[in-house]
Amino acid sequence: MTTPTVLGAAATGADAATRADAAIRCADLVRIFTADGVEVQALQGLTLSVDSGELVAIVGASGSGKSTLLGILSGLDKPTAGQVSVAGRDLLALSSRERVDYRRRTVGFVWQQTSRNLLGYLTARENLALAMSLAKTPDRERRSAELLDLLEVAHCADRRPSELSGGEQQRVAIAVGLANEPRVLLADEPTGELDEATSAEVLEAMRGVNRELGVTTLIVTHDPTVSEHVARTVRIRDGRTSTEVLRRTGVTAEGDEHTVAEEYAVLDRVGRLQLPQEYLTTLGMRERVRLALEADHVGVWPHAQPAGHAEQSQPDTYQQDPSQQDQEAAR
Ligand SMILES: Nc1ncnc2c1ncn2[C@@H]1O[C@H](COP(=O)(O)OP(=O)(O)OP(=O)(O)O)[C@@H](O)[C@H]1O
Repeated sequence: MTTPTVLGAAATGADAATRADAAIRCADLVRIFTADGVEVQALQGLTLSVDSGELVAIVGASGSGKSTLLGILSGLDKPTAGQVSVAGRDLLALSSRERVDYRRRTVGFVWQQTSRNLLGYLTARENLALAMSLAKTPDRERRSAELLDLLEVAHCADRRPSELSGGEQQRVAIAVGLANEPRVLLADEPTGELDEATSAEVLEAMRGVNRELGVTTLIVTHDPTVSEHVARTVRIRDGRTSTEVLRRTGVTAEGDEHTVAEEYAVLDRVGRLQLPQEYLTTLGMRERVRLALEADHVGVWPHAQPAGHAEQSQPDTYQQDPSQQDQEAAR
């Protein structure tokens, strides 16, 4: 996807962070790990809101904090600070028992490795039955058959994982993730070990269950083709949501349908946003910038340094910000 020259303001800011009906709501999430006496800030005030029934991809460079976020949303890990709720449950207020219940019924998971999703000595049907019996979900046989059918792996019901292709394994894993009717399905690199064609099939299967069952779905991925399968892609940079791409179907004057993708910068509750790295580099912006409030937008200019500050020098084309030029012209 080409980066648009205009970056919009995303709807994941103040309003979204406090939206009560959101299926996933993270506000100012911080997670600090300490390893060998060194602190790593994996999440640095992350804000994210996902509506009920949405299908969202989370992308970002290695180490940006994606898996840390998923670990918290799945109830495996706890944030150092901030607020997080999933399907109306405050994850910081759960007792140990409630946490077990949350992990069995409220959220479903699909991980990259088959061994983490499915027990190797059980068939697909038995894996589903085990997940449902742990949560005491009723009507197991019917539900198991329906899910395997929905994921188009009914023919695999009596096979063990080693007798399934990579794509079939992941589709059975999705069925297991949905076994206890979770409100939210979380997937961490579900296509990480698949070829491109099979990845597309698995992502389409996830889109299918999102549409059919209305389950809110979050997919963490490095897969560059994910944008073809989801309407919203959120990028994490340095432990914070930085940009979002929203896609919708537009219609040309001739009546032809086409996909319109718009990229937005994420504005958090207190007005912080991350300028894209390429904007900073192109305009030589660092440390501080000038802001100007206009009638319908905010202008951002590099800070002009007094002569002699060579290390802070601006690009050759930059003289001074337009607001200063206007003021001087008026004098
Ligand atoms: N248990 C841990 N102990 C110490 N540091 C950790 C731990 N888990 C994650 N980190 C650090 O936190 C940062 C974010 O890691 P995280 O795994 O969330 O990134 P990621 O975006 O999922 O990366 P990748 O795409 O490579 O999986 C990294 O710097 C990582 O080294």
